[in-house]
Amino acid sequence: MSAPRTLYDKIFDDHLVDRQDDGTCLLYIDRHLVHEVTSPQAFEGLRMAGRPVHAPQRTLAVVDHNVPTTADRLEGIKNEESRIQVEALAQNAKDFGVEYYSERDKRQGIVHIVGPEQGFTLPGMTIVCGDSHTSTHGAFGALAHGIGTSEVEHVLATQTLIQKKAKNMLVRVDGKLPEGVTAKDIILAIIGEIGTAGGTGHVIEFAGEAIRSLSMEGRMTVCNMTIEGGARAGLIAPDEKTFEYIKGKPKAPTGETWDQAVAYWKTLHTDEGAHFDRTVVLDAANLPPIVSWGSSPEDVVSIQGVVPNPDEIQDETKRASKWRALDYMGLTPGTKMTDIAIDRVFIGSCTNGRIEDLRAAAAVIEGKKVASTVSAMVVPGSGLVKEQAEAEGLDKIFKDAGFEWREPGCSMCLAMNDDRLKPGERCASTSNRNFEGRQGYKGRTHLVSPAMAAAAAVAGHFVDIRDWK
Ligand SMILES: CC(C)[C@H](C(=O)O)[C@@H](O)C(=O)O
Ligand code: SF4
Repeated sequence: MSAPRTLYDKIFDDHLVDRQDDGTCLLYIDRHLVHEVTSPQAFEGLRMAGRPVHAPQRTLAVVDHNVPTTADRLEGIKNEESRIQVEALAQNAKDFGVEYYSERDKRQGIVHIVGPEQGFTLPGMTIVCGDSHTSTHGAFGALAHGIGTSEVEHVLATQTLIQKKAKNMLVRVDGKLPEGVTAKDIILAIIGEIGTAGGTGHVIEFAGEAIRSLSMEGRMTVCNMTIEGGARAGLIAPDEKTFEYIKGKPKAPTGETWDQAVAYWKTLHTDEGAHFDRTVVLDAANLPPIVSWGSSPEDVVSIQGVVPNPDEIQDETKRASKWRALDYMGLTPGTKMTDIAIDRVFIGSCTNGRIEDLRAAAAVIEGKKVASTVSAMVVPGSGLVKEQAEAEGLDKIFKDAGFEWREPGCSMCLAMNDDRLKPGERCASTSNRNFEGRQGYKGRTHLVSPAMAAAAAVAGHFVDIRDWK
């Protein structure tokens, strides 16, 4: 009998092309997702070397970060920098024979929403993208790494990636999630617990009853933010829910190949007794809805809590950095989270821009109005999410409440297009990063779940979604 292996060990072993004595490994890459921000120099490198893309059929390109989200975007992109990047991707995809979804294609959307939606993301695969939130695809039991531009070029040219094996970490979330507490709250709580460096050097496998009970959308939310906990990738073992989600997707296997694939996918789980270098256990029953208060995703507190006092932190450097965060955020220790008024609401991003997120937000605001002091927008994660939401009448619920209903893209998650906060504006956002300036110069971001963001839009301040009527 061979030694018991983790899910990560299995996928890694299955893709190993070569291992050097110093532990440097060459991994075969099954799927490569490409967007406009991190690919221009990579394609340019191939062009200069006179190389083709090694496996164009394993590569899929889509524009997301720079595309405007207003309906007039089909008349041309006005911002020159954005237009150049978008045009470059279109040209590169054409020149190198890579399938490409432009802003005119309804399959277009945020790369991490598009991959699963198309059945391009499948269990057991190695998946890369020049984007840190590639960890999202781990929700399918795929080993998904964010890579840098030089690695993008390497993968385009060779379909392999140089990697050293990471350590194994298990995050188990036991028990049942209380009403009103979501996947977003789980992952914010985990990052609050382990810190933004907590997963460094590890691949995290998420397990336990609360994780298993999540939908595929919820699992993607959890894996999406693994990277904010410092880990190299996040993984959830595939199960019937995973297979159900994939079945019938445009690029999913069919017929006999489907049966063979499912038989293989069923082997993708950690063996009994496999070794984890680190284990963290959380009890779902204790989790509240969570709001971030600072400028790092680890700066989180219960909605029932108050802005913490950095003076209680022992470490001097950390204390100073948390004071700086409070200063940036314009907050005072001791302020109740529910007393914090907001100016903007952003519902979208690869963390929470899927259909289930929009349903959750719409359910909260149905028949209600956005507060007069708040401006709120919904940016569906893809054209297909948008189409589905419209078929269900969610767009009408949002518009009737006073939300703007936009075209798909990254939008105000990182403000590379015109969707951005003004200096000093405070935003309840369903995205994944609250770094300084992330949503616009001097903008103040609070990370929350879609339901919490929607409730805050109506109330004009944060509210405990468990008390919502
Ligand atoms: C632009 C891109 C490289 C970046 C990333 O790697 O994550 C972006 O998607 C982000 O979320 O900050
Ligand atoms: S939605 Fe945000 S986090 Fe996701 S890929 Fe786009 S910019 Fe990055």
